[in-house]
Amino acid sequence: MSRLQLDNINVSFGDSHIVRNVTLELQQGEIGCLLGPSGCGKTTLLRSIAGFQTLQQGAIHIDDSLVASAHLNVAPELRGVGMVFQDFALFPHLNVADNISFGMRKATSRERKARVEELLNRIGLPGYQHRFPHELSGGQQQRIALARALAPRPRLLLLDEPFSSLDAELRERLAVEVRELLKNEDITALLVTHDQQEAFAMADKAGVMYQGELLQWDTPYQLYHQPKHQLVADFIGHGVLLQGVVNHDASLTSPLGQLSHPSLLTIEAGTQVSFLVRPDDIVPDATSRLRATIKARGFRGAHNLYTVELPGGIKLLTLSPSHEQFQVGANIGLRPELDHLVIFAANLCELPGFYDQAPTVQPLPSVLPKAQTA
Ligand SMILES: Nc1ncnc2c1ncn2[C@@H]1O[C@H](COP(=O)(O)OP(=O)(O)OP(=O)(O)O)[C@@H](O)[C@H]1O
Repeated sequence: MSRLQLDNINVSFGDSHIVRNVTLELQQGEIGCLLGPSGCGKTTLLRSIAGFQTLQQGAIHIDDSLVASAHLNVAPELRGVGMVFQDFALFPHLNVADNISFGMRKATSRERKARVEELLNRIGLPGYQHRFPHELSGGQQQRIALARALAPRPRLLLLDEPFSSLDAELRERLAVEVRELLKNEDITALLVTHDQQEAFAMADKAGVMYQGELLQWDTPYQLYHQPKHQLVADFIGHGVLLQGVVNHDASLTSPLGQLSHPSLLTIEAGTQVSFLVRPDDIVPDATSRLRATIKARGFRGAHNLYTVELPGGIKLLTLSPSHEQFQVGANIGLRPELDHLVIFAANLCELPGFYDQAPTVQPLPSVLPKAQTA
């Protein structure tokens, strides 16, 4: 239970620079999630926090103690860090109680018994003390593995894709349960996952790594709505980046029409930009002059996620309540409803996003459907 602080850390294997200048912070009791494509350095970062990987540069503090730098590498067992891995193998020959209390080396048998009982209650498996791992389901085994990591009350818990061997439904449920458990125990935790839904369900802070760099470290809400980098916008959610050109009059000419926002005056006219459009930024509207053809439909329970194509061949995604059905091939009206304008320079560089007020949208004559323009 404590604060985690990484300052500008760098990890290399020979000539390969795997983790580059990563800085992040977790306050006491916060849960952080690292997302990113395979091979971007997430596990290496976690291993360096645990003490299994030395740093070439930078510093790691847990609470106020320096545990790693280019000149220091405090042994893993002295860092007070618990870990849960994807292959969370429980000891098959030990029962649940002995598995959970395995790391409580200094505790008396009475303390172990009480802690095992407390944790089994917390993870919803009271009375399971004498079961053996082979008598448990995958989800139950994963809960026990988590209880085992929590039993010695680590200062910090690291979880590396802990749910990836479980099916999607169980994963989602466990993510919520585990968040509750970590919050009840007031544990600071850092989780690596491939699954954005899992990250959003669990995290107070989340970040996207790409080729060893942490592109953004923020709340899940900000990562989704206010990405600071095109790659984050691309990686998180079902965003589409549309191209536009900035005009003199604080507007942007785009495939959705003319987008106006006062802050566009700060960008030179003629600048080519990309701007982010999420599925919930585009609403089906029969009366709209912006027309599109439905190309695909994905059922998402309460919603359908439609892939739609604008007259110029540009594809977008739009969400619609699942009781409102459109057939593939249908021509529908779309109304842009952007809450803010997230824009990037066309060469991948960041530009300031304009989050303070929604842009207004004026459909262009060119987006009028043929039937109406004729
Ligand atoms: N001990 C090592 N020696 C040399 N290279 C390594 C070592 N460990 C990892 N790497 C390399 O570092 C890079 C990052 O690996 P890492 O496991 O940190 O990625 P990851 O983001 O966790 O990937 P995944 O999501 O697939 O688990 C990979 O290219 C990997 O091959």
